Amino acid sequence: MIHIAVQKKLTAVEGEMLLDVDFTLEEGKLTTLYGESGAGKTSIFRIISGLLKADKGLITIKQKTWLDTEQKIYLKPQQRKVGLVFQEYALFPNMTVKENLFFALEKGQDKKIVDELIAIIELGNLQNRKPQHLSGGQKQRVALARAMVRKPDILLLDEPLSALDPKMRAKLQDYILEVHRQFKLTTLLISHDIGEVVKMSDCVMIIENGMITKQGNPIDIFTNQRVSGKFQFSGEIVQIQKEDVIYIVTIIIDANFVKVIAQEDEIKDLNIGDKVIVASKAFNPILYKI
Ligand SMILES: Nc1ncnc2c1ncn2[C@@H]1O[C@H](COP(=O)(O)OP(=O)(O)OP(=O)(O)O)[C@@H](O)[C@H]1O
Repeated sequence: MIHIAVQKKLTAVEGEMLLDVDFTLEEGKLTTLYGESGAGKTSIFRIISGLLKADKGLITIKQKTWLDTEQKIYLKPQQRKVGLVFQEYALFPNMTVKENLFFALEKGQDKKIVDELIAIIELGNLQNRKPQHLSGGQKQRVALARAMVRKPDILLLDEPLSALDPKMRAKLQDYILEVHRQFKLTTLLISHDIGEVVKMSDCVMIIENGMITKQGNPIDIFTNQRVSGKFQFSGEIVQIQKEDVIYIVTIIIDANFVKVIAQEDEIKDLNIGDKVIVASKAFNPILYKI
């Protein structure tokens, strides 16, 4: 069991904000932190990895105490078995893929993990290339492999896929899930994409202004109570167009665009970039094999 209970005063745009979270993570599960920009998600990651000091708190990971401000226990970042992947790739540019992975090994650690990871994450053909000769998705696969080299007690993924196109993103999601399952990892993911959250997570925690306001199964959390559609998808509004007296709202769902007709009162709270659920309860959807 992983228990994280931390408090930290942060300076948000509107003034001081207290980050105050207390949650447990079940080992072997993938949990997502979902919330608006500035809600405190990255700060939680930085506190867990020891890059930011909490004002007060307790972090216990697999019976080990990483932080206990009352007992004055504070493990240094390098003493914490944490794997971190950020949106930006942060690979060493002068090293090949394999050298980047070797560099992440602990002193005296068995090197065979590097070959295992190269096989699982299918980096065999790329292992002798330097990062400048890799695509964004390939770099992110290397970053994922590198985060895994020390077999972390917790894997922290901070929007690792948000710079990638939808197709590449879907592929990388599969790699992450594969690694997460094969290594029986406890993974904490930050994502702004409801589709990604639903596909990837066992549990989602909604964070608002430094506090966790909801947590549970992603489908339950994101299913709007007012909707009881026979089918529903989550997407993001990319366009709202007025046509005579109605509006055409264009929503992107994964890589597909869906146009929905809406009345003026329905769109008054909707803006481009909003995450929405597209649902229907009027008819039974038909499946075509493709
Ligand atoms: N070391 C710090 N000291 C004080 N305030 C900080 C510190 N680091 C970040 N903040 C502030 O805390 C707030 C939360 O930042 P954080 O990066 O955790 O948000 P986030 O939810 O990850 O946002 P995003 O989705 O944009 O990455 C921001 O307003 C930020 O300016």
